[in-house]
Formats: sequence, C-alpha cells, structure tokens
Amino acid sequence: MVSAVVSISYSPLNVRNEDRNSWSRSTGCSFLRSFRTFSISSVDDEQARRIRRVACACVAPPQDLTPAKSIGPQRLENLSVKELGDESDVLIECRDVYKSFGEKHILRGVSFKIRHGEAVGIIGPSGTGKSTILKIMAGLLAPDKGEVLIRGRRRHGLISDEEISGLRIGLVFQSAALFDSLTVRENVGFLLYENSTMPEDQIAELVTETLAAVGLKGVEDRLPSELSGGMKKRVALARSIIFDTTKDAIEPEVLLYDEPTAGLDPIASTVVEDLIRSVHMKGEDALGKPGKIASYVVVTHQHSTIRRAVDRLLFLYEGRVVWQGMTHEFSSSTNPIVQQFASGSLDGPIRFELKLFLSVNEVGSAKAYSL
Ligand SMILES: Nc1ncnc2c1ncn2[C@@H]1O[C@H](COP(=O)(O)OP(=O)(O)OP(=O)(O)O)[C@@H](O)[C@H]1O
Repeated sequence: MVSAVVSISYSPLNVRNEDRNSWSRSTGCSFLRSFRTFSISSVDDEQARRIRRVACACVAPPQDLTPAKSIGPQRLENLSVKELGDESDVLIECRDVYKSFGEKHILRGVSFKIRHGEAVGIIGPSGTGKSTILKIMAGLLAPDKGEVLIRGRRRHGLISDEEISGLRIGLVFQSAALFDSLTVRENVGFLLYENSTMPEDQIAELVTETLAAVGLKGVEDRLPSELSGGMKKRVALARSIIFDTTKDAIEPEVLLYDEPTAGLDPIASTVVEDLIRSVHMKGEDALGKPGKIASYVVVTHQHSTIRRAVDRLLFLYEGRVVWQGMTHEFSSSTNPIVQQFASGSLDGPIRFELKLFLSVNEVGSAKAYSL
C-alpha cells in the first residue's frame, strides 16, 4: 500500500526537503538515498517506517530475527559451560560478511563479535570498509553474503521499526547529521516526537536532561548552524542516547560511532572521547548517573580516540579483520600491517597509491606513477 506521506511530512517537526537531501548525502544512508529518488507519495508504508527509523538518530531495533543455526538446541547441548557463556554475552556478531559496490569488493569475509560491556574500536586504512561494516551492523546496509546476528539471532534484510525485543542499535554519523532546519531540541527529541506517545512537554524535559548528560545546557532553541563542530557531535550523541522512558522494558543499547572526533581539535576530541566513555554502562554521565549504553563500537583514525575511548581493537584491511587485540597491545604488535599503520610509515605491506602527474616536458608524456 502506498502511503501519502512519510513521517517527515506528517511529523510535528517540519524538516525541509533540502535538509533531507543533505542528510542523505552526509550519511550515505541507502534508505535516504532511495528515498530521494521517490516522490513523497510513492513511498510505501514499509519504506516510510524505515526512513523514519533511520532519520530518528538511527536507533533501530533488529527485525526479522530467526534463530541462528549455530546456536540452535542441538549445538547448545554440545557446548561446554564456558562456550555457552561466551555465546550468551555476544550482542552483535558479523559472520563472514561480504559487501561490494559495483566492481569494488570492499568487505571480503569480515567476522567478529561484540560482547556485552565492550568498548571496541575499528581501525584500518582509508576506504577499507570501516563505515560500511558499521552501516551493516546498524541494519542500514544489507551484506551481499554472510550473516549479522543480533543476540544470536540472524537478521534478515534491513531495519524497520517492528518491535522485536532484543537490542537497540544506534549509529552516530561522522557528520553529526543534524537537520539544519530543526532546533537542537527538535533534533534530539526527533525519535520521540515521531514515534512515541509522550506529551511534548515531557519530551522537552527529557531532551534537556539528555543534553545535560552530554554536558550541554541552554542550547535547546539554537539551530545547528549556531553550534561548533564539537557541540554538534555532542547533540548527535544526545540524540542517540535518548529513549522513550514510558516504555516498560528498556533494551540494552549498542552505539556505533563513525569517526566521532574527525575534524575536532585535540581538546574537543578529548571531550567527545570522555563523553563516549561516560554514556557507557561502565561510565558516569555529566549528571553523575551511570551510562546506559551496553557496548559501543568506534570507527576512528585518531590515536587519541584509540587510546582514550576503546579497550579492544579490530584492524580491517583489504576486506578482512587482519588483527584484533587489546588497545595496549596495538603499539607493541609484531604484525607488520599493524606496525606500519601505528607508525604511519610509508614502508610496509599496506599498499597505497600516490599518483604523481608529471608534466609533458619532464617525461615526454603525462604518466601516472605509483609510489
Ligand atoms: N553506497 C556506496 N556506493 C558506492 N561505493 C561506496 C558506497 N559506500 C562506500 N563505498 C565505497 O566503499 C569503500 C569503503 O568505504 P568506507 O566509507 O566504508 O571506508 P572507510 O574505511 O570507512 O574509509 P575512511 O576511513 O576513509 O572513512 C570506498 O571506496 C567507498 O567509496
């Protein structure tokens, strides 16, 4: 059935078209990309639900969950207590995930597990598929092959807002991805204004409290254009951790951060890194309350973020996890790929291409050289 409008149109919040388009561009979100190509009236209910979910700070419950073969009853019987314990605390598992874009084979058999309570970093050279794997974990992109298991249950396809208990997964985009035409209050409360039955004044109160938890006060009525880069990232973080307090059961939440400190100065980076720690269940937010995030994953290039915000690292290279270990093991690793990446050396197994275009005068004809 074709729905006349998506949430954005009947929403109490009035998001401009150009805002939606720039949101889609900055997040690279496939739903929004496909959404751009639809006229509003050609978006069906299912797409409308997905778009609403993605737009709402990308907090998405998993859908279409069926038990994975590997932890079916037969296997459970054969598992030792230790193995069983090992499986039971796994929140997200990527199993042999492949993803290509046209001829570009980006992920070529990525496997890893994210356990309850973990703070994991994903690092690796540019273009190696770090953001892609985050989007696959969040349910915004579907793998071509392989499986994503959420608490041991296989997720089919992409997210929707079907209520299936399990795990809330939030994605904090690198660009902050705020709607420019909405105030900070509307951006942070977007999910609740759109999807909850909470009265507006209660949402406003919760927004203020959540902003305070990320160290922001009195900015509710500002527009994103009136904020610094670091403040925008904090608003995006607030948008990701806010949830409907009227719901009975609050599911644990995993937050996925895509380069949360990119473009920030060292001090602003430290603020964001500490904030990431503070909203984790092992941390304490700016109001002194324990954080609510069960586990998180951070894609980053920043050494400070690796050191300060995560405990365990996955190193992605040429479409696979080539190394994993604790953060303190990173700099002493003997893996040549890790050593080269850690030192920033040009010599080593990591291939890169720097093309120098020399003038016709210098070489007779213009040539590209790979260094
Ligand atoms: N939707 C898409 N369509 C086509 N190509 C894509 C798409 N998304 C990502 N890519 C390509 O896939 C590759 C991996 O992109 P991705 O953003 O996942 O890498 P990354 O490791 O996060 O890079 P960086 O560290 O530079 O941010 C890049 O070559 C990118 O251009």
